[in-house]
Parts: sequence; structure tokens; C-alpha cells
Amino acid sequence: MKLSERIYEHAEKIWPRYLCHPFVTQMADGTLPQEKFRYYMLQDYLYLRDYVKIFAAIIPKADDFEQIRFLSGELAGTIDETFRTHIPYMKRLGITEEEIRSAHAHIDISAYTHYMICEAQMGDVLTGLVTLLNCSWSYAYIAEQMVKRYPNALQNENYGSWFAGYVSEEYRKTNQALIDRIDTLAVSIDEKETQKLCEIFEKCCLFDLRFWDVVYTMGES
Ligand SMILES: Cc1ncc(CN)c(N)n1
Repeated sequence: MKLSERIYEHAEKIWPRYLCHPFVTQMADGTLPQEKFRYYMLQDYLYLRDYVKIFAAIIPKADDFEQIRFLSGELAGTIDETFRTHIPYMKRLGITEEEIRSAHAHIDISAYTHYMICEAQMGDVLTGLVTLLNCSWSYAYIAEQMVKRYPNALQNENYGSWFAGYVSEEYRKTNQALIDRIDTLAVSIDEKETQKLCEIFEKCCLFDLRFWDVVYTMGES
């Protein structure tokens, strides 16, 4: 069994909760209050800025050009995510450079990125990539499932481009490349290592769930 299949068994316990989270359902039916989305965009932008640095922290552990090229490609793919989704939205929402410069990540979101960086720094390339996996994979899953359930989500004038970005071919490819790389690196790991990686993945799933809570309550919970 591939590592991604073992990991998916953990995702199946938590991911359905993303699909019925009010932030996600209200984006899909277009009723999400704009100020919540504005708060989310800013927090997610700060989150992704740390997230790309985790790829950068894994690069020194890679010992061949092909691996380094893959890691820098995924890093660039995440930067593209912000250019495709976050920057246009922030412009539309009137979020200024000054606001971005003075914004601080919510404490629970800092805990999430600090957890990822800590595991990535302590472990090998595979461990680092597993810490980053839920972030990448769960959004592809959320967007795909929600577009199936709410066929008008893509046309919504406020949130349609969010769904379009995460069902896009570019995003799907970057995410699939990450899954495939993890499976390749994991071919000969033992059960103990598999369990440890599944545990890291599950924690990241729960951190992402907490992320939705934080942005829905705009940091008040
Ligand atoms: C919190 C979070 N998780 C996942 C993604 C999708 N890469 C994101 N932009 N933000």
C-alpha cells in the first residue's frame, strides 16, 4: 500500500468536517460575509509566506539536483497560488500594502506553521513533505467536492475565483506531484516510520480545521 493511501485513511476521518464548515459552505453558496473572507485572505497570505519557507528549509536536506528542482518547483507553485488567488483578491478587497506589513498571524495559525517547520527541520525530506501535504491536498479535495455539491460555486461573483484557483489544472498538477514524490520517497519505510508520518499528517489536518474556525470567527474564538 502506498504511503498516500495510508495517509488518506486519516484524512477520511477529518476532511468531511471541512466540507460542512460554515466558512466553506457559505463560500460555496455565496453567503459568506465579506469581512470574514477579508480576514481569511490576509491570514492565509501570512500563512503561505511561512509555508513556502518550509520548502526552502527542506532544500538543504536534498542531495541531488533533481530533488532540489522538484522542491523549488513546488515552492514556486505555492508562490503562484498567491499570485493566482490571494493577490487579486486582496486588491479587490482593498487590502493595502501597509495593512499586509502590519498584519500578524493569529496565534493558532502561528502554532500551525511553527509545528510544520519544527517537524520539517527535525526530519528528512520525506518528513518535511508530509508536513506540507495536508495544506496542498485538502484544498484540492475541498474545492472539487464543493463544486460538485454546489455547481454554481464557480460562477459566484465573490468566491467563484477561489474555487476556480483550487480546481485549476495548475493546482491539481502541483498537488499530484507532491503526492507522487511522497510515495516514491516512502517505498521502503517501515511501519514505525509510516505511523509517525500519519500522525504528523493527522495533526496538520486538525490544524487546518482550526484554521477554518479562526477565520470564521475572525480570531475571536
Ligand atoms: C491554511 C491553508 N491550508 C491550505 C492551503 C492551500 N494550499 C492554504 N492556502 N491555506
